[in-house]
Amino acid sequence: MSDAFIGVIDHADTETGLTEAHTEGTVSDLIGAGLDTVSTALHWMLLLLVKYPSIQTKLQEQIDKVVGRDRLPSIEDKSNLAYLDAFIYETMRYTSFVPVTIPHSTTSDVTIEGLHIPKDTVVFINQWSVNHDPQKWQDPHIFNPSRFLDENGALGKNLTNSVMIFSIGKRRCIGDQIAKVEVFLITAILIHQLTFENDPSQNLSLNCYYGLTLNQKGKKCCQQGFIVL
Ligand code: HEM
Repeated sequence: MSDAFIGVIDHADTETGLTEAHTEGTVSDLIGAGLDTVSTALHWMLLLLVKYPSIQTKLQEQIDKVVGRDRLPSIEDKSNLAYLDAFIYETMRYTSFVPVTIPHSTTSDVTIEGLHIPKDTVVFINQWSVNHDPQKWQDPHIFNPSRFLDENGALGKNLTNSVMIFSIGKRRCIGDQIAKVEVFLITAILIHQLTFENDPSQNLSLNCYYGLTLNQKGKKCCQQGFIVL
């Protein structure tokens, strides 16, 4: 990504082109916003694979059927791996690992559905609450990837669009498409190549601590005898 930006600077022929200072800021914004979020997503995926071994087995069987053992999964496999997509959406919904969005401030008085919010009020969205609303989600506190699949095993777009993890509105995450590709590919390759188990020396818990993202403290799991987390 840095190389692409440097290429744009090198070939900029007007004074309004990208400057070095812009580039530095943009790249650090993208890395800052895209690193902790994606790695936290992957941590939760692995933890839930360990917690639900039957789901892990089902995912491995489906990936083997679609991809086989002679190559690695690629993004072209996505349309044939609805259950993996469902697992990823359910992990985002169930964990809501970015529980509230970045705070913003109102620039004028505003009324939304009868609720008056004065100018200069700090507002942010409680994504966790949206993702656990019992009026929208059946048994919201149960981890169930199949909730996203219809009777033919296809992904229900209406429900996947209801998962809120990238915020909403003008300032919603600009990296959501890259993030979805990254998470899909890395998760698919890990599941294709490895089986994850709990480290027998510790109890498996989903407890976490709060920051911008919800993280697990010092979790370890085993893959064929190697500690990987
Ligand atoms: C699963 C991964 C990710 C999640 C859950 C996530 C979530 C979010 C959330 C909740 C916001 C705050 C939106 C708001 O202010 O209301 C945000 C902002 C942002 N995200 Fe992401 N993000 C992810 C990955 C990425 C990636 C990979 C990139 C870049 C390549 C990125 C770039 C940004 C940027 C630049 C902003 C600030 C947008 C603005 O202020 O207008 N994010 N993200």
